[in-house]
Amino acid sequence: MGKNGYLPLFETRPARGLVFFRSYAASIFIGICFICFHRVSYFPVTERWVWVGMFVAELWFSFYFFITVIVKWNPVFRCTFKDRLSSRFEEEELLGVDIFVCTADPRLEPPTMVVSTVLSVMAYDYPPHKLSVYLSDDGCSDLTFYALLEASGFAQLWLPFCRKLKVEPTSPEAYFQTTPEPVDDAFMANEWLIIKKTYEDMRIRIESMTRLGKVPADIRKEHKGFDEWDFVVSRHDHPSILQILIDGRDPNAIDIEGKALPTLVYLAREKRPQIHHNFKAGALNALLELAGFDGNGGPCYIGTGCVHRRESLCGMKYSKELIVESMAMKYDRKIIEKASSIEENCKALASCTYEENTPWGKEMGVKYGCVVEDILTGICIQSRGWRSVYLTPQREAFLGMVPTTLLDTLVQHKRWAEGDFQIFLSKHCPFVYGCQNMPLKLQLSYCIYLFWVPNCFATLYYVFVPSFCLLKGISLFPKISSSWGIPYLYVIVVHRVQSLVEFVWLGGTVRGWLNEQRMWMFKRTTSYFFAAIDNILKLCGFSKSAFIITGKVADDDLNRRYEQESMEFGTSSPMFTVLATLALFNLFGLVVVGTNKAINDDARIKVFDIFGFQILLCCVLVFVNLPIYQGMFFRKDSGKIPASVTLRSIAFALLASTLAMY
Ligand SMILES: O=c1ccn([C@@H]2O[C@H](COP(=O)(O)OP(=O)(O)O[C@H]3O[C@H](CO)[C@@H](O)[C@H](O)[C@H]3O)[C@@H](O)[C@H]2O)c(=O)[nH]1
Repeated sequence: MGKNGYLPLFETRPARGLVFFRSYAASIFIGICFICFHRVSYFPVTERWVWVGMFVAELWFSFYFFITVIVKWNPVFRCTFKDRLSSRFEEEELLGVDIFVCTADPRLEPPTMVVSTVLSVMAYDYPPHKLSVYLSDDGCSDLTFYALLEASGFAQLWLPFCRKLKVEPTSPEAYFQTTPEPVDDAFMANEWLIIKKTYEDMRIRIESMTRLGKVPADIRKEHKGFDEWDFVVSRHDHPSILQILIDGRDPNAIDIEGKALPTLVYLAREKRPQIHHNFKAGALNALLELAGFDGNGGPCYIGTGCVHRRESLCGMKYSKELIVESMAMKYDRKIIEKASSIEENCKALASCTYEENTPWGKEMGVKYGCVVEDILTGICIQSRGWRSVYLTPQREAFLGMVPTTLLDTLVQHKRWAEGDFQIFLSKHCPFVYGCQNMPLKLQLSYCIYLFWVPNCFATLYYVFVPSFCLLKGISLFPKISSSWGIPYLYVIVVHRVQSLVEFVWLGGTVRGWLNEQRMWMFKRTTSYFFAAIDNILKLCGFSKSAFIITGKVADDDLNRRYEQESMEFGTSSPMFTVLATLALFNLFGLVVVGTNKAINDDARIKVFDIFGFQILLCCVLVFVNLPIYQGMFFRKDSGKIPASVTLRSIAFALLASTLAMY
């Protein structure tokens, strides 16, 4: 029970078992001190630069490790009591909620998937007249509009069905894929079958229309909204299209049980080839302009699944008075203006020129000029005094799609790393911009992401130089027989064991952890490296940011391989060439050392003593790269590494090995 007799909506609980984590961190710190001492006191007489390089890479890893330790030092957990909301507030006192769903390409984000998302949020357990769902379509596709129109009709059946059966998940696509027919209750089973059939019919209609690539004339006649596409030249050149498909204020906007439906709006903001559309940030701001309606100072804002107060997004500074004022605002459901005139009047707000010479995208709304608009906007909001907390209800609040191919993941991380480092180099760097209002630990939390790019240099050095030096005969680590090897072994092994324990404790599997380790390395040697190159090119004015949309479609074969945890290569990409070259180079290193006939048995023991750690590192890297060798030489399916990438990588790896040996 809270101070004034009211029940709090959430409770903050400190994490337990911190003594283990802190002891682990302290012991790694001691290990790092020993390594530094060894690097300085055993400075070699020859080949000094490679030694310096190793030391700099290790200093970087240590620095990054300390940041993560500080961020994890004092975590808290939020326990939320969602059910208390209705006992504390009358329905009319609840705030209006606007939900923005974005789509940008019907080929990469299929309309059936988009409308399933829309239906899932329309079915939220929240007073429907307080809920408005906006779909922003940056693809300006009449196919997506058609799908939304279909969904607006299906919502009349789906929403009452969700209430009656307490459906979870509320996305019809996900629900019918995962939930079996209810067998105990004949009446319910019948209803279940009817809704499923209606959904399947709708899905088939949308999918066949998507395959056809256009909406036939007879269907276009059914809704005036399709006329808007008469003025669309291309997806990059068209006026704003705004259609209110369900007007939540209209007493006739009801489902089959007579309950009000939430508002549903379609928007394709104006696009012109000569005016930058600012990717998702532009789409979100157009929606914002249009709708009327934790432990370290809070978690970082990372885009998807975030709920904001409107005031925080609109550039206002946090103050208690502002919150009291906004809570007192009453939502007026009276129809003052007809939906059709709102459509006409609001189109201007979604035009290309509306934001010219306004603070939108700068001081107001989602920030422009960065491909990770989410992180940049989050830093700005939190530096204006707003705080964030995790809402961790038992049932997941949001479920999304993850990329199913390796290339999609690497390209997605390249975009994130590039944007994050751009923020670090800009005036919005949390240490500068957020220093007055953001707790230091929150600034550091953001830095875990902002430092992804510099991580690539240290990692690339560590995966290439020790093997290169192994072939060249340069020792970079203490002898196996020397006690100086202990801190190296301790730091690496204990650090990884801690990560494994944490992963399993959070519900993961050992195999999942192993895959994470692989992805950790692949991202660092490719995504972050390519992001570094792009950042440099951008700083020199040679390139501009591009937002490559993550594909959300996968065929059955690909899905099957994904389920079997088989890595999907399939296409040719310079990123795969880097991965395969590094994998082959380490393999060659190991093979050359292992098969060197010139070394007799006595010498073999000596070689192992001197180069033991380098050989071990090489073995670990070869193990991590197993899916790459498999993709190059053993797989026959369409997800294998293309022959052109294999041949190129063999040539590069042979060249590097030859350079090392001669
Ligand atoms: O010009 C554009 C480009 C993208 N999008 C939408 O933006 C969303 C995010 O794009 P996606 O390709 O799915 O990127 P992800 O990497 O999966 O998204 C993460 O990273 C983005 C920043 O890079 C954040 O905006 C997201 O919230 C975050 O989930 C999608 O709904 C797109 O339809 C637009 O509306 N307009």
